[in-house]
Amino acid sequence: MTRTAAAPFRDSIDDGTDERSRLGEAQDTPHPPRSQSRIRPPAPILASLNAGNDEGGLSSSHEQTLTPYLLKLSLVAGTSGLLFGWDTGICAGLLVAIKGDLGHPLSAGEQELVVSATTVGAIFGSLIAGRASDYLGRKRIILIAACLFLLGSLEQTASNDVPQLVLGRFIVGLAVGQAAAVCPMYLGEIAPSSLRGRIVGTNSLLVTGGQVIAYLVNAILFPVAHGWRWMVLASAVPAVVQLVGLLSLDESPRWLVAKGRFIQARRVLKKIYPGATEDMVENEVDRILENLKRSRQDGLLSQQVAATLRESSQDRPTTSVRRSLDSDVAETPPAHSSKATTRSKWSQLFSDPTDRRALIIASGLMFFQQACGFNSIMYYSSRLLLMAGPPFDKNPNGFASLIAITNFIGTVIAMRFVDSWGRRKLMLWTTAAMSISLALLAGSFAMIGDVGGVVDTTPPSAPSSASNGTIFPPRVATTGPSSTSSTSAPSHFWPLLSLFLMILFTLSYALGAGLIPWLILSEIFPNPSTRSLGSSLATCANWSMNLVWSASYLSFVQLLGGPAGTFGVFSVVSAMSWIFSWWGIVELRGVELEEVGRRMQQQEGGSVGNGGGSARPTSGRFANTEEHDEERERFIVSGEDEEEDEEDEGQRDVQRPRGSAERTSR
Ligand SMILES: O[C@H]1[C@H](O)[C@@H](O)[C@H](O)[C@@H](O)[C@H]1O
Repeated sequence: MTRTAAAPFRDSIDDGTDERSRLGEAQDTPHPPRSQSRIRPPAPILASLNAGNDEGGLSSSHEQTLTPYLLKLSLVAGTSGLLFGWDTGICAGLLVAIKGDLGHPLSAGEQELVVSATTVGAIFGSLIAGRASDYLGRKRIILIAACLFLLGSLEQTASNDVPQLVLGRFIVGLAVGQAAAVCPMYLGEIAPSSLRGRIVGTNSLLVTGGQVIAYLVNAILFPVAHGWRWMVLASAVPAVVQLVGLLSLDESPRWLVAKGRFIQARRVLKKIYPGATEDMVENEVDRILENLKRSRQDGLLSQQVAATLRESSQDRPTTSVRRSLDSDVAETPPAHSSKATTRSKWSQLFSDPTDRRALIIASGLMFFQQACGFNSIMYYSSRLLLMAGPPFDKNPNGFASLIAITNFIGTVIAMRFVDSWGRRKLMLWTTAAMSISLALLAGSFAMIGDVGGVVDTTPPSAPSSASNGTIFPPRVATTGPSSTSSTSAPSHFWPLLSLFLMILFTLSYALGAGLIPWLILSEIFPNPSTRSLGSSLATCANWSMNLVWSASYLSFVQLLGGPAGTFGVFSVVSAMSWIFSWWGIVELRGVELEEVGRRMQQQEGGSVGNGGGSARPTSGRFANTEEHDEERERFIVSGEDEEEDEEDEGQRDVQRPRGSAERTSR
């Protein structure tokens, strides 16, 4: 019987064992030195392997540059990020531009409804996206999100009353939530590990770019009669562009492997790594499978992966492969498979220590990304500058757009450093800078004096009051130390310092907290089966916290008697975020997704050796190595490509991992 790379599925709960098993060596063979314990790639590749990352996969063993193909995938998928930024950024301008077009000027409550409809939609969208992307694939969810962006845009443009507008905003929110949960995950799954920061960062770059465009569109269209309809209609353009681009978007190879679509997976991997040999691509598929298989050994996940494979092969239940797979998943009752799968995932995510830790870190970072109050500054920057008074009273929107532009530029810089400095270092330095700049901002606003004691909820009427929601009266005189009399010309020093500090805060945020949580979300979940659910829940934490501030920021300002107090609170929250990041962030720069579990366990100081899920000692039906090998063979021979098995019938590689098969035989 041929032994097709059976060894990688051996239990490996101590350091290095899986490398040894990658060579197909017997478990009782003395452990070879680490440098010998892996497949020998060709010499040039070996050089880069030895020079760099020690994880041994295609990504780490292959010199990788950002090819036009990778750029295309990043841009097409990242257009969802652009739409996310555009649609959240447009809201501020929308509210002040609508005036009486929907029958009457919007009340404060209606404005809040319009703002929160998107956020509530995003919460639902992110929750749906996780599970749906496992079943339908990452690409289809991005496609559905693009359709929803388009639909939401048209619905808003055509709306004649508040409920219709709220419905349009809700539809857009569904799309934003789906895109936010799935795009970073998709980009993380296609990215070679050494480029992951930059590739996932493209999404954040386009989010912030979308916000800049939205601010510009707001400013340009504000004077135009019914310009708000053009504002929302304009976002249909990138949605249509993305729909066209999606025709050429390839699915995530990791998802394809999980579905048993090996032929397609190989094809995509070959495009991602154009210089890789056939064997290297085979080995990569092998590694992805190995990780899936390891998840499977953790018990509950086994049913999930098996159920996923069974579903993907139901269309063509013809071959011996199918029968083999069926017998493999007989333990999962068909009638309850879907529910059982969902339960399994939840249970896995919360009970497996590594998964649980990943969830806490990803959700915590997402929570703090919003809790630090950045979006309050982003959405209300015009208002805040108006409150600061001269020289901003003439054109607060112009100055406020500096915030969006700084956010964008900061993200560009962060993308440059995130793969070389690493996530942890960048996050810790920038979060400290956020906390300090916010504390100084609190002081600066306190010096400006009593500017925001009154929160006026009158609908805005002047172009200068563009923001989403309540307006504050502009400061015409100060009672702070910079002024001696309430009628004297107010000093420009403190307002200008406040703007400078707001920009400094924004830059610090964009260099770390704006980008890194999304990046960590894409890479930290070690088990492929729970990655999408974890991603969904963490994104939901982001939008939930976003909702809390967007619904209560103005009341909060009122409660604390002006913005100074709120910045003080944000400074403390940022300090807490620093502590959380220091505790939680595992440095995953250059680490392949298949090795994330092991890296997290290393960091915890626990037993090491499981690249995928937890490092539990294997027991029960998978304890026996021979059984592993057979399990793996069944898994491997199920590798039909549903869409292409006829066309590729002749060349189907039933003993899938060719390179591995050559290496080992029994
Ligand atoms: O990462 C993004 C980005 O920082 C945006 O500027 C912000 O508005 C979003 O809330 C955040 O998730």
